Amino acid sequence: MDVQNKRIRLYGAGGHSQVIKDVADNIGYDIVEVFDDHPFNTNYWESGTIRPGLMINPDFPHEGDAFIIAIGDNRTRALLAQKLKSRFETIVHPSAIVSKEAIIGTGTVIYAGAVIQPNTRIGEHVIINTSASVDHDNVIGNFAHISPKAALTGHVEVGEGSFVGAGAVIIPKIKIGKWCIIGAGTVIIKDVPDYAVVVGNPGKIIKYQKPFQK
Ligand SMILES: CC(=O)SCCNC(=O)CCNC(=O)[C@H](O)C(C)(C)COP(=O)(O)OP(=O)(O)OC[C@H]1O[C@@H](n2cnc3c(N)ncnc32)[C@H](O)[C@@H]1OP(=O)(O)O
Repeated sequence: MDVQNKRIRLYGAGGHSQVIKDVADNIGYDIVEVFDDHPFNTNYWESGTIRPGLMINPDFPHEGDAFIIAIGDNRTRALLAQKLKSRFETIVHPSAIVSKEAIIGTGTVIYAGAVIQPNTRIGEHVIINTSASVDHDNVIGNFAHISPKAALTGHVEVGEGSFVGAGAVIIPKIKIGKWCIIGAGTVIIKDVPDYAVVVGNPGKIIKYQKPFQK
């Protein structure tokens, strides 16, 4: 009997979609369709293969194979997750190490070399990027993005939609609020309020983001 690859669709045809394609190729998934709201403006897929997204297509096919929202921007991913009346898939690169005691939400992607330790809960439509380390007892909110080589130690919480930059370090038991930005290489040693943008070692707030409008 032929074993069929699992079929998924991507929403988003930019650079982030290439990394998702790579994970999909590695775990035997076929990307059967790629949608984008700027279908003619892509460097990453053959011209003519991108289908129009739901913002520009009233007949957008919500039903069908499960989607992954392949868009790096957390706010855009969150808005699309509200609008897409579709099923979502979760994908994990085979080189990632994910504890059996961790919970991973739907729509989330875990890239090469990432490590997720026990009793950690990762929300929906989260990006755990290349070689990020998310240690035990973490809680990562929906639509967050943990960038390459970020190190989240034990009992860290990251709120909905927050972005943790490349190589940032978060010491144990820290709570990062929602829709925050933690700069690349930042070292967080105290709790971060909602919407704060924090950089440096030790991390200092330099400004605040606008609240997220649903
Ligand atoms: C595979 C992938 O690509 S995944 C994506 C990974 N991407 C990242 O990790 C990017 C992380 N982004 C950053 O670190 C950005 O610098 C941000 C978001 C924190 C700030 O960006 P902006 O809002 O444009 O701030 P801006 O560049 O104007 O800097 C403001 C001030 O903060 C300082 N600053 C900015 N980023 C950092 C940082 N990471 N560490 C220390 N200081 C910083 C700047 O030097 C500047 O200081 P000054 O006012 O004294 O001159």
